[in-house]
Amino acid sequence: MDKYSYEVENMNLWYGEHQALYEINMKIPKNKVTAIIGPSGCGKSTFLKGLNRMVEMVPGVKVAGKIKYNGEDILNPNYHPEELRTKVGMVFQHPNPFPKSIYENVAFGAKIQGIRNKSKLEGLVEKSLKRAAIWDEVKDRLNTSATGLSGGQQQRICIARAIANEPDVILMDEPTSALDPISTLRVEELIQQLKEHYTIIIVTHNMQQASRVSDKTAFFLNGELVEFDDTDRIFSNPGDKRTEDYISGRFG
Ligand SMILES: Nc1ncnc2c1ncn2[C@@H]1O[C@H](COP(=O)(O)OP(=O)(O)OP(=O)(O)O)[C@@H](O)[C@H]1O
Repeated sequence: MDKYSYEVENMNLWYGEHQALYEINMKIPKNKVTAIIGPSGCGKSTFLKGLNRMVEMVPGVKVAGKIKYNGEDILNPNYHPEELRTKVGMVFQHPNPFPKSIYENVAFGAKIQGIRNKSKLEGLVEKSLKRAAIWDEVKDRLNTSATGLSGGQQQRICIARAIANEPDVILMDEPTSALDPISTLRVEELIQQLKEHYTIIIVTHNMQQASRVSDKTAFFLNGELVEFDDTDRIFSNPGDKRTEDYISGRFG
């Protein structure tokens, strides 16, 4: 089995004329949490959305280099991106459950794939909600609307919805920035548990969060990957002066 979920080689990305990423090289290990940090506008979200090719929804985007996902270059014209839709899940900054019941939210992907067997769907919903650490809170109200839950609960429903597709990678774009401190803590604890089953890549503005939840940290600045190393090292003894300045709050 490959050691890495992603091996990114010489990735460059342009929005029209504007280059947003420069020569990114990064190997993202399996079953670990990798945090992407850096000041606003440095390219964190762009990089993340490159990993599932979502960035290509923006008109005029050009991506060059290689992005190997489980050893296969997803930028190769012969690659079928359908695999990415199920195998690489994504959780966004603002919880975005569908205006449907909790059950329907989590069963959604499986139903689209044609699974109709009731006990199979129920099993999947229960397993996904348990893994997302929200089963106990919602098990008696699965048929009520997901939009009636608190923001933190909604975000865990969105994580359960991603899990139900049986991904191997979960991308998270500032998943706690809209949550209160207690909900944030719960999601952080959850992230730590999830890496047993999934590779997690999380963009965060919050350096404490990166140091609490991640094994590896990548520091981006002006579209470049300045440093990528073990989180402990990045926060205790970074190799680059710019990383040190950023983590000590001298800019950004
Ligand atoms: N859809 C877009 N069209 C054109 N330029 C874009 C688009 N999205 C981002 N950019 C530009 O690409 C650069 C990187 O943006 P990106 O959103 O990836 O940064 P970020 O580090 O995630 O920022 P933030 O922390 O503020 O979310 C910025 O210069 C931004 O203006």
